[in-house]
Amino acid sequence: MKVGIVGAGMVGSAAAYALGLRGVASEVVLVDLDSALAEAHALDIAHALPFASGTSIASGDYDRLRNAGIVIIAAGSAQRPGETRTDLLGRNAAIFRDIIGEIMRVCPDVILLVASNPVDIMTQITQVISGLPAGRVIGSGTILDTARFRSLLGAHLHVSPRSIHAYVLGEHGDSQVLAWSSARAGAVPIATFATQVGAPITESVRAEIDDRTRNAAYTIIRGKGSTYYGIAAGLARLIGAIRQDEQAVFSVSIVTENTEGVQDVALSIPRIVGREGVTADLYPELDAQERAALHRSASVLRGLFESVPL
Ligand SMILES: NC(=O)C1=CN([C@@H]2O[C@H](COP(=O)(O)OP(=O)(O)OC[C@H]3O[C@@H](n4cnc5c(N)ncnc54)[C@H](O)[C@@H]3O)[C@@H](O)[C@H]2O)C=CC1
Ligand SMILES: CC(=O)C(=O)O
Repeated sequence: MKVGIVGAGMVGSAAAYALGLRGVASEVVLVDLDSALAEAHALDIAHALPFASGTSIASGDYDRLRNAGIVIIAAGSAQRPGETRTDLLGRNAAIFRDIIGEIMRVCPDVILLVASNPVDIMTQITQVISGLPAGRVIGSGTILDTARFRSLLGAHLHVSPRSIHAYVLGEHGDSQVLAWSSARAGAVPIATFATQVGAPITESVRAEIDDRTRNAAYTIIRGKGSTYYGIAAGLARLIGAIRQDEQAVFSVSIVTENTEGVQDVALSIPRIVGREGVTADLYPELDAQERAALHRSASVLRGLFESVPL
């Protein structure tokens, strides 16, 4: 499958590299306003591919995206230290109309994977402008936050994060909701598992894991300017699931009819992903506090979406 990437900065180029290492695309095409940057990344990554897979990589204009099955959108501004994701909304919304128009011109049946922040609002904007069904416009949403949550739980419990089934819901941003009450390690509720392995989840452990999940991006941006390896690996994993029609579960963001009483808002809950994009939504069991927090998160996102002139 041919995969296009619009925006060949840190996220776009790292995603191309991850796709090449995993070998989940037959061809990757990078498109960027800065064509010299896209060309340089394509050349550099091309030199890694003989060590990894049969994927080929190129750069070019939008016409080079023709027949792509999936296009990642990672174009636009990233947070500077001290900025929130929602501070990017005005800047990134302004460039999306042109980008989406160009993509739809050459690949009208594509699946779009949106990574640019604030990713939930950018996903909803993309769905409206493209006119594609909601299940084919997928925001990376909280896949990264879910990975961070699992990684921290795994470290505390001394168990592989891959054996942890725990999700972050709602906004990929400050109002996200860590779904503690439905978290499991293996088939065992997380609190029971923690007691069994002698690593109880006390209030302070829980507060620390929440804080380090919610604020991970700020910590990384303070240290090195931007985050990209985590989301790149997540995007490559999602594309693998689409390509193989895995029907695998990811906490991705699509426009959702009703979330805790809030209508038509893009946010993350666990969803089934395969060849046609998102085909089903799953609703984890939540306690009253988590449901209220998800309602708040959905309301924040709905309010932000309504502030964008479309
Ligand atoms: N969803 C997630 O979990 C994550 C999302 N991000 C977001 O991804 C986005 C990209 O971040 P970085 O790659 O670090 O930024 P970057 O600044 O390195 O790259 C952005 C690229 O977009 C290009 N661009 C800007 N306007 C364009 C247009 N109209 N058409 C084509 N290309 C255009 C720029 O030339 C630049 O190369 C940001 O919005 C960032 O916040 C970053 C990390 C994780
Ligand atoms: C930048 C960003 O959205 C993240 O690393 O979560």
